[in-house]
Amino acid sequence: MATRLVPSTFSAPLHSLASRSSMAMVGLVSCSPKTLTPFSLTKSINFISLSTTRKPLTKSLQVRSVSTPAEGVTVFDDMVSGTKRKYYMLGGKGGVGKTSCAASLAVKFANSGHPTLVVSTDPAHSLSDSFAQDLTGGTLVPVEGPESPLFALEINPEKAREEFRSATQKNGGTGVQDFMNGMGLGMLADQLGELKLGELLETPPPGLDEAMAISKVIQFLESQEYNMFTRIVFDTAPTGHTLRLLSLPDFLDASIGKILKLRQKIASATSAIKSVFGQEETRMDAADKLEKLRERMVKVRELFRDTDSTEFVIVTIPTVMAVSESSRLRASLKKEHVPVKRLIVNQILPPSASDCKFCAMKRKDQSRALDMIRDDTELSSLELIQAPLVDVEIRGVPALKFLGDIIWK
Ligand SMILES: Nc1ncnc2c1ncn2[C@@H]1O[C@H](COP(=O)(O)OP(=O)(O)OP(=O)(O)O)[C@@H](O)[C@H]1O
Repeated sequence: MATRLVPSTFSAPLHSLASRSSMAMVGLVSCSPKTLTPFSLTKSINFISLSTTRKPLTKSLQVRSVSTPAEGVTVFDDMVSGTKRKYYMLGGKGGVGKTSCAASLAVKFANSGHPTLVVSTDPAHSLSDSFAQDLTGGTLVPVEGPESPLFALEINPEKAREEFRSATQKNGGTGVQDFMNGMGLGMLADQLGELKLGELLETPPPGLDEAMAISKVIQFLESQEYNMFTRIVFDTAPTGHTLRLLSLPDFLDASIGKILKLRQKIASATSAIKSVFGQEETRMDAADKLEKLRERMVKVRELFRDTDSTEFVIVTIPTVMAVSESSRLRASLKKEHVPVKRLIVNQILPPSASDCKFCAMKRKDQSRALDMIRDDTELSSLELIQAPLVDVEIRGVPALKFLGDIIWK
């Protein structure tokens, strides 16, 4: 059952040895013409260190990062240093491994001493599946296992949508129009009508759910109760949602902003009427709510753009389609001034001395996609993080720790 965060819940229990030992079965895919064999954990780690210290076996593993961290500073050193709060947004095409990468990063931060919160704003949550723990309920739930506190939060986008509806219903729906017609303010009603608010309310702008979810997280993280969290990892919704989320404040400025401009006129007119008839005026509350909503959306965009505290990490897989989409994502993020430094290429086939036909084909495809990254104007400047395809589903803290130790080095 979901547990609400209180300071006393912060001593998350460590794993039992039994659950740690289950890591031994997690391994990289080993391809031989006959079988796909799970490696032992020791063998997997050997592979990882080999792949960084020896000449890679295949071209697919030769992709170099064009921009590398300063001498002696690893990718993770850079991410883990400092106690000032940092936000990491992981995003990319659906199904590429955003959740697995986000969850493994959160585990790694927590194991490195950072009280960490991992948040899913993807309407199709899979954090619970990834941690193999029930994290539903919209509250902070302690994740069992890591050495420092790790909490997870799956935000219900439906609730955010409802909040938007209730904030706008009174202000922009037919209620306002009737109200203003009744008050002889037909002209203002017409202006509101032009804004097509009915449509806006029926189909809230794409990206709104996620923006609301993120803004809620920002809101409660500002409170003293939660200020011990020094790393916040967001598992965001697939690419399209994220891009729409970033353009949302402009959209809201254009539509809701106009309503708010009318607010003053309506306020003065209605207060005059109120003074005559003594009517209770509640509609301005809705305008206040709208203004707050807009402020929150702007805050979300500011957070995404803050180079000091935020980094957007693009996750992709080595396929032409995923790389093309990642390139477009990077271009859009650049346009929105969202800082991106790293690109994770997930599910790379590990080297093998003897590929089966299927794997040989796959490897060729992956190699082509990796070449594409190297030649892509948007992606080639990013620091490249390669994550191998492993042969079991990554579920639970021990498996996430294993994956995190491979990816975040
Ligand atoms: N490196 C990997 N090796 C093997 N399997 C992986 C790897 N990374 C992710 N997977 C698996 O791929 C599937 C999708 O991963 P995940 O849920 O992390 O992707 P996602 O991008 O968050 O998906 P969605 O867009 O649907 O939220 C899961 O079954 C996960 O275990």
